[in-house]
Amino acid sequence: MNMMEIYFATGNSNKVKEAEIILKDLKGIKIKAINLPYPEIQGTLEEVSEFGVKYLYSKIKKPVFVEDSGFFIEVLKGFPGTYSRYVQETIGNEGILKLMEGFKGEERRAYFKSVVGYCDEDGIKLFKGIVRGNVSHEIRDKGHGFAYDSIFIPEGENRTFAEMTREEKSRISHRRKALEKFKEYIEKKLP
Ligand SMILES: O=P(O)(O)OP(=O)(O)OP(=O)(O)OC[C@H]1O[C@@H](n2cnc3c(O)ncnc32)[C@H](O)[C@@H]1O
Ligand SMILES: [Mg+2]
Repeated sequence: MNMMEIYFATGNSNKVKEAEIILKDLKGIKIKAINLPYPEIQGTLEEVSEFGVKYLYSKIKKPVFVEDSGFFIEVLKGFPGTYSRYVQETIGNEGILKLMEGFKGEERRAYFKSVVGYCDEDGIKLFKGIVRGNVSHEIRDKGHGFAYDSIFIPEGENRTFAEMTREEKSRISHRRKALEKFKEYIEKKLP
């Protein structure tokens, strides 16, 4: 059976590695990661994904998806949110923990959110995933994960995402939840 090819446009190799784990048993479809840049507008994750995938589809005219994601801390009114990449590159996890000094228990609730934007000849579809948890009191990692993983403890766990293997994280992550919905949709479209 000839494989349907779908592009995953991202510059983040960690997202690619996790998407490969999450989509590994996708039948009849080959996911090809490409680092095709697209304008990331200021807006919600949904707006960034929708605008980005529409732009890319207009350029390559082939089925393509992007994923916009972020780390949202409730007591900081959702900061860093859509600025997660910039905040990680500037004040980083040390800076976030400084902002969180004095907060304890439920005040440290946070979540990751992922919005996958897919576009083909039938138009655009968005698939969302959220994983809830808490900001840890210290940076904890075992060399796994990336960015905020070393300060995020998912609900029901006492390890941070960065203390779990990529496989363990990808069983429960925001990326898993969004890409599972994408997988369900795209497998139904197959002839
Ligand atoms: O836009 P692309 O090229 O896909 O890659 P990016 O890294 O810029 O990705 P985003 O624009 O979606 O920004 C998401 C940021 O949120 C953070 N983030 C997203 N998912 C994460 C995860 O699973 N674990 C830790 N941090 C994550 C990380 O700092 C990302 O840079
Ligand atoms: Mg980005």
